[in-house]
Amino acid sequence: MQIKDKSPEELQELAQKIRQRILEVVSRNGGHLSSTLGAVDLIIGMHYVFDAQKDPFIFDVSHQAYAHKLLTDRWDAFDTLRQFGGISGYTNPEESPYDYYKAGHSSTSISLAVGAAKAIRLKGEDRIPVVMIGDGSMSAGMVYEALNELGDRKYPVVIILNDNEMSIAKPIGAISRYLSKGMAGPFYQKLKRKTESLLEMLPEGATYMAKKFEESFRLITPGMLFEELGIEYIGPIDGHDIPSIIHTLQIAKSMGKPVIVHAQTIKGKGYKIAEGPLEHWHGVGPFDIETGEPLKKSAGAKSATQIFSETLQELASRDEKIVGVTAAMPGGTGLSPLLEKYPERFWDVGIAEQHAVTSMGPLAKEGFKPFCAIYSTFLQRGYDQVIHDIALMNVGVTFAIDRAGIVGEDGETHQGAFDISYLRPIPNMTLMAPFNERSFKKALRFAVDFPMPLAIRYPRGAFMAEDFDVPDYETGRAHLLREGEEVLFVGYGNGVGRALETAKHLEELRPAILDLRFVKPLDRELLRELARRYRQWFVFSEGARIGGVASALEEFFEEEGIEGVTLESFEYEDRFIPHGKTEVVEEHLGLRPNQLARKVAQRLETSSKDGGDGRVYNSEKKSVSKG
Ligand SMILES: Cc1ncc(C[n+]2csc(CCOP(=O)(O)OP(=O)(O)O)c2C)c(N)n1
Ligand SMILES: CC(=O)[C@@H](O)[C@H](O)COP(=O)(O)O
Ligand SMILES: [Mg+2]
Repeated sequence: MQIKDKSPEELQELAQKIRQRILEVVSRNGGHLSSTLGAVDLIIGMHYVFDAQKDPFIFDVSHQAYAHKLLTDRWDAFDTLRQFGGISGYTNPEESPYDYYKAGHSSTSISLAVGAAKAIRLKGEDRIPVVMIGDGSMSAGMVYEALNELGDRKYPVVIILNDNEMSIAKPIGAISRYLSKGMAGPFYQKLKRKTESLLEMLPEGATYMAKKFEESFRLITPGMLFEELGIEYIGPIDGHDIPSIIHTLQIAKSMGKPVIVHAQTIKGKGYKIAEGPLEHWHGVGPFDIETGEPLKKSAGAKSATQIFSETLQELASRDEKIVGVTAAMPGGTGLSPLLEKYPERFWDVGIAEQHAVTSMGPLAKEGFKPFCAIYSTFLQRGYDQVIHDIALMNVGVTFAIDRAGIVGEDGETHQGAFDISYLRPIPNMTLMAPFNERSFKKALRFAVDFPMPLAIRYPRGAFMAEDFDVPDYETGRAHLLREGEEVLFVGYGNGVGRALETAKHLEELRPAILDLRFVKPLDRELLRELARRYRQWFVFSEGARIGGVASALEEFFEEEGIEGVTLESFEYEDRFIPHGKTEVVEEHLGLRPNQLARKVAQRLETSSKDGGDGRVYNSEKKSVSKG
């Protein structure tokens, strides 16, 4: 959409229309609401001053970039936001050439801009990267790695710091406090303008004074941090005053050096119900625009997160050695009530997964029992810290890995696909996974006194399996849920529920069902016995096939010299998993129970024809007959 020729009034109207479009679609599809509404005016300013056809537009996390999508040929397609096969909730160059880079994890934008600036310089092109990064995303160390180089190399980059004084929840830490210094408010602005106009009237000789005065102002604005790093700072400006945004971005662009434009915005701007520091409106499901009420009442089984939250609260009330940390996801991980109740034992460290992981190590060393609550996908950001600061020291930190498996509409940057594969190779790590409410509670109780690094993974939303009791956990011990004939279903975590559901579609075939419980260490004794009794194994686990549960079992067969057991894995193939409702994505991957039942039947038919055990399984009739 060409907007450079629009008047300020027309740009105001456009902002209104964009907000209405966002509200219309997000109220129907769900998505990120308050971040996107708050960024509309700044994004209009970006498109007015820069050229998205040549300048790299880089959004940090990019959850706030809906207005950018609406301004770049996706107005109609926006109806398909976050739906399977529709447009993503994040930037994606495969979706549009106006999206410079994929994102979804925070704090990568300035590094991307530095890289782009290097390429532009090497190619001698007239292009300038423009970044939007939120105040919450400024808490991650990666930002300072990038600023450190940028301030030194002085590449022309314009960074818009979209400061709405919110992360998902209230931002924590010195950086956010620094950015929202009191003097950066309207009072300071007025005083600064008055002083500048006064100084302009002074005689030539007074310029030295003016300079000093101007510098002293910088001491009381958030600009100093950046200025000291060699990055020009402009602001704070009103991030909803489009003419002022345009004027400031034009100045920043003309400076030909790295510049941070600090814009103060209101999260949720334009939709009164969502305006302000309201965590709920960061990411929402479908809702009634008039009332703001969710359209889908969250009925049904408790989510795994709720089980985690309630159980840890109960455990923490009885054991003051239990401590915990979240990296800016207090609500999503269920730690919010613990942060409130035990502020001296539970911490939100901001978007700082590396720091969250490492800082728990000394607590374990000092005799505490730390729980690091973190999404599978975000733990990737603290991977070396798991190895270097937790496993190598062999200290008893428990990683409560939420969102393990397919997460749905957040798509390829957020799927919890890799934690089994990336944690299993690490020495001293123990990996376990519950599959329903009671097993999860028992797993957490087991974790409290487990003295070494431990990873417990669990899915987004409710477990697939119903709730029933299981034996207490013992390290490395699996549990055979039911005996069967010929075929063994090996379930791990939520995969146990999937195995149980799949078995229901195979009436006459009564597979044995194993709850593996630990993928490291394996229950070698029981697995040896099962390999003697069951020659066809099917693996149900919600993670990548490579390095996952089937890989672990194949390694086990190899080490034990076990032959003649066929193993089929229903884990994820070697590709990124797209966005969409979880059930729809699973259907696309052929992982719904009815689909898996067909695959089992086909496999058995094939193997019986190949001189298997003489029985023929008819997948249509779902019957077994003697060959
Ligand atoms: C590495 C990483 N950790 C956590 C998240 C989850 N997350 C997504 S947006 C967000 C808050 C971002 O706050 P801010 O940058 O201020 O953007 P705003 O939504 O306020 O515009 C968080 C914590 C993430 N995307 N990436
Ligand atoms: C943008 C981002 O990374 C978070 O808002 C994420 O979308 C939260 O995911 P959940 O909705 O699973 O908590
Ligand atoms: Mg923010």
